[in-house]
Amino acid sequence: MPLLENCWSHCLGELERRLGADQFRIWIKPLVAETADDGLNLIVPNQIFLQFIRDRYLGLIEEAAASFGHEPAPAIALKVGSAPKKAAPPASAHAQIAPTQPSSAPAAAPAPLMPNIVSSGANHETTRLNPNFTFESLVTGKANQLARAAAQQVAEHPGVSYNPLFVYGGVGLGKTHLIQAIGNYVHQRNPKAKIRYIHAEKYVADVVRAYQHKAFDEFKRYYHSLDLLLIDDIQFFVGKDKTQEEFFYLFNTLVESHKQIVLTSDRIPREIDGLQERLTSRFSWGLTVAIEPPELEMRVAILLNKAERENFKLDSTVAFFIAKHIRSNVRELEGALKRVLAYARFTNQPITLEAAKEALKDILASGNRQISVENIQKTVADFYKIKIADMHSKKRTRDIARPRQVAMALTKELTQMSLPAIGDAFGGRDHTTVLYACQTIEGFRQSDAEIAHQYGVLLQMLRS
Ligand SMILES: Nc1ncnc2c1ncn2[C@@H]1O[C@H](COP(=O)(O)OP(=O)(O)OP(=O)(O)O)[C@@H](O)[C@H]1O
Repeated sequence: MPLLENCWSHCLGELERRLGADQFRIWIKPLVAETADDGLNLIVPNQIFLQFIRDRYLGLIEEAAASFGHEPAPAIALKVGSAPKKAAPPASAHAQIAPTQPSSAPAAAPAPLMPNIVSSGANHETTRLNPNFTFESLVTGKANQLARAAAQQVAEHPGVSYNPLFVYGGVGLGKTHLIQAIGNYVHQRNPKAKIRYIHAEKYVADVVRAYQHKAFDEFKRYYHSLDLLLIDDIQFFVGKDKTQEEFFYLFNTLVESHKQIVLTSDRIPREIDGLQERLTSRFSWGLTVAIEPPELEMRVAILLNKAERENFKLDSTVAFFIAKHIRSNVRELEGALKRVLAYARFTNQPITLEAAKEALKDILASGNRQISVENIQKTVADFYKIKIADMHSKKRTRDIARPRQVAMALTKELTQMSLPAIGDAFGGRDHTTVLYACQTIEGFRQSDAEIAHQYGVLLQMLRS
């Protein structure tokens, strides 16, 4: 099939478009394609990589190859091997020669940005954006792609597209990173823009101080003159009526004059009990987007990316190992990687799987505790405010049946229990009922943002 020489280049284009830059770079670029009699052989660096590509990406690769338009559709075979040296084969022998290890590409250095100092008047401390929190250093995957796309849009057209942009998600999932990336981007494009990043508690403190010093004019002059206001963890406004009132005026002024506001919280606005209705309704004027806990391939991509940035070559087997065991959030993932790197430096050892196991043994010991079905039932019942007994009952109203299905799906995902055993634990149900529940919830996770988010939150709660 001589025409297949161009097939891999075609596939690469398709896959990059469908997977996004980060997943493409980590998983697809390292593949080396060779033309075979009936299609392509894709050479992967090791067995784990092979298994992963087969499980997660082979279907997509086959689709991309089929869309090349060759009849019959090219067959795709995966093989472990080392890539031929670049100079050796003539270019036509390989549709694409890519680096063999994902970590071998030099790290794209984060764009060094000047810390953005906002001139703020005597009573308002200056705020620094973390120059490392950029779009370039933010790994994108299913868990955050919508939030990232919205943030990028806002950064390119502040005050125009979505105002406010409201980002919500659990602890350590990258909310601060994302909104500071907006700040850094706007600053880079327009160094004169008045940008303030602030934690909600600091804003509360500013209001209190203005109140105490009868300095509201100055407070207003400063905040109302901003071009971009980024406030983290807005749930801290709860119970602070004066703050909420001031923020209401500020919000109206900024939005009316097309100045951008970006807010974060650990939940969606209407779930923040104690936030005034006029604020929650205004927050929905713009766009509300979630950041979910990262899935396995995104966790691996984050690890490889962070290691690259520290100029460490992290073997993909080790990255997999860490990502499989540290599942709660990105901050913990970073912490685990730091431990492994420090251990390697300290003992002067290369980062092998053994070294990683040794470096993380404390964390792994605490994380390996079994998650019980009782624990899952209790957590889910609390979350949906139903009785634990409803997990076993025969009630079939949706407000009971749906949480019960969620709990069954979580039990399937988080324990080693068989379907019949899960059925028994949920009031003696048949294993087909459990299977149906798992499939239903999986379907909702693809199609219903709210259930997908709730499931993600529950996973995080149960694993932490
Ligand atoms: N997608 C990602 N790619 C790369 N790094 C990430 C990503 N998500 C999070 N991080 C890193 O994880 C760490 C925690 O992220 P961050 O502080 O933004 O989380 P957060 O959601 O604001 O947490 P909290 O709710 O505790 O304030 C940061 O160092 C951040 O750079």
